[in-house]
Amino acid sequence: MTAPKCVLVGMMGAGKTTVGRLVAERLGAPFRDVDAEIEAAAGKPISEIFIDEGEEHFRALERQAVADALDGFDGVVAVGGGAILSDETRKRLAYHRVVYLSVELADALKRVGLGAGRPMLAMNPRATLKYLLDQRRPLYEEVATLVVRTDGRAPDEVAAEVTAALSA
Ligand SMILES: Nc1ncnc2c1ncn2[C@@H]1O[C@H](COP(=O)(O)OP(=O)(O)O)[C@@H](O)[C@H]1O
Ligand SMILES: O=C(O)C1=C[C@@H](OP(=O)(O)O)[C@@H](O)[C@H](O)C1
Ligand SMILES: [Mg+2]
Repeated sequence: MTAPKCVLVGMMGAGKTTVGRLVAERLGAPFRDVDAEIEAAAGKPISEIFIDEGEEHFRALERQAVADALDGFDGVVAVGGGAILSDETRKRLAYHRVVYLSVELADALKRVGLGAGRPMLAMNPRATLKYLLDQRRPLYEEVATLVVRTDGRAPDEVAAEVTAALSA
């Protein structure tokens, strides 16, 4: 059965989109970013989906988009930071190789700045990111088959570690 080489999970700013693309390049495999697919299907950015239809609607689109991305695809998949909030998605991920890119508050904040394009951080990015990190950390750990720390490390270095672990 065809399955993704790996699925990247972790907080906003962990580098899932950036590192996922690099891992795919290193493996010579295709890459899918679930957020990009949701935006392409909706014909608008995620921030507009939040404004027009709300977070709950976005989460429903995300559940379906993750299921679609995992089905019959043999490349690298990056999901959005909140995808693991869904019980259904966590159950689905239990059948896959899941890499948790961990990041602590300081580096995540440096990377996302004021949260442009990330509606979850539209107000008070520092407090929100801290709250979400505390809330989600156990869920990332629950679905992970591998944890790779990203604090103070360049994307290429993180991608090299992920690729080496996948090939081991
Ligand atoms: N390891 C890293 N070190 C420094 N900056 C990074 C790192 N990984 C990603 N970035 C930068 O942080 C921002 C968010 O990265 P992104 O890949 O979109 O994260 P995610 O998809 O996990 O939210 C981007 O500007 C990216 O270039
Ligand atoms: O953590 C979240 O709830 C979200 C993370 C975003 O993806 P990234 O983690 O790739 O930034 C995106 O799916 C949306 O803005 C919501
Ligand atoms: Mg991303």
